Amino acid sequence: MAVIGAAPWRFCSFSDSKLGFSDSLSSPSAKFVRWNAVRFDAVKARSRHVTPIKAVKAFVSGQADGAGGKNGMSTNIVWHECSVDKLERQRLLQQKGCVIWITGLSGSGKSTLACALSRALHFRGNLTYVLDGDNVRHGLNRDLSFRAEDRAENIRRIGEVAKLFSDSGIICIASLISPYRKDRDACRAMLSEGNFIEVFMDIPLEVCEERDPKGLYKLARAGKIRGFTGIDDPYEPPLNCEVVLQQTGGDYNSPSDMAKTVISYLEEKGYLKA
Ligand SMILES: Nc1ncnc2c1ncn2[C@@H]1O[C@H](COP(=O)(O)OS(=O)(=O)O)[C@@H](OP(=O)(O)O)[C@H]1O
Ligand SMILES: Nc1ncnc2c1ncn2[C@@H]1O[C@H](COP(=O)(O)OP(=O)(O)O)[C@@H](O)[C@H]1O
Repeated sequence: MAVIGAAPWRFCSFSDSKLGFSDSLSSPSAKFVRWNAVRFDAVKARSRHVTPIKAVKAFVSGQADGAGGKNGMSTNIVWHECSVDKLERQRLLQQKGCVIWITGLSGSGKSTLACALSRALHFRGNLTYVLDGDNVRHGLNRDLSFRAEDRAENIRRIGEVAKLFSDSGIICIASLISPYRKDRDACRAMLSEGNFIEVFMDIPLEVCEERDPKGLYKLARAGKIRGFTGIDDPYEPPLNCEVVLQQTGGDYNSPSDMAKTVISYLEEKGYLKA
């Protein structure tokens, strides 16, 4: 215990567990060490103009100061808090940063909706940024294939980038097939409650295949593309998402009407004001 007074945060080893503590720190004395570390972070935070409650949150999420900080394969990393925070950025932009995650089959209209939404929000004076699966695979994710593990990594990386955009106060629109529920749910879990808005393009496979703007379904049916979503690879529809968009015929389902539906949701939930 004597060492606690010296510099307790140095003795906290982080693990990948939800709370960020290793099993060896679960005894009563270890809990004391942990709590003191939180207090020390709060004291140190005050001197850096970071609110103590943020320091506690940072500690609990494994982002606190301290040698031994570990995140995946990155060791000895130290979270640096900046005095300009999300709330201030949101006030500047007069909106709330969030992630609108558009999921659905190839050809379901994800990219079209993403752009229509971005255009309509831009017109209203809201700052947005679109992360399109196809586009991100041209750069950041060019090393990833369409195997399940690579799709998961594609979605994880885009989720992390979207989280940064959201933290910047921007309304980030991510449009990806993201066929696996657990991968989408993992992105949802990265963000705070309510900041992940999942939009499901509930368009039947036959309609998507009929559209086939890139001729990919034809190639997949001919066996020239293997593991194509909806043909010989799975798509798991959301069970409980925020918005479902369907094609029931008529003008009502135009991309701009779909964008209006999403904007109504954002308005109702207060995202379009600071
Ligand atoms: N095997 C296979 N399955 C599905 N889609 C394929 C495949 N191979 C290439 N493409 C093209 O890649 C686009 C989907 O990329 P995503 O990053 O959105 O996919 S995923 O979320 O990782 O599943 C997708 O774009 P969209 O049509 O806009 O959905 C296709 O153009
Ligand atoms: N709401 C809609 N109604 C009718 N056609 C649409 C709609 N949205 C998109 N499309 C058309 O469907 C095709 C696929 O759209 P796209 O946005 O590229 O889908 P995805 O990004 O899901 O692959 C395109 O030819 C597009 O013009």
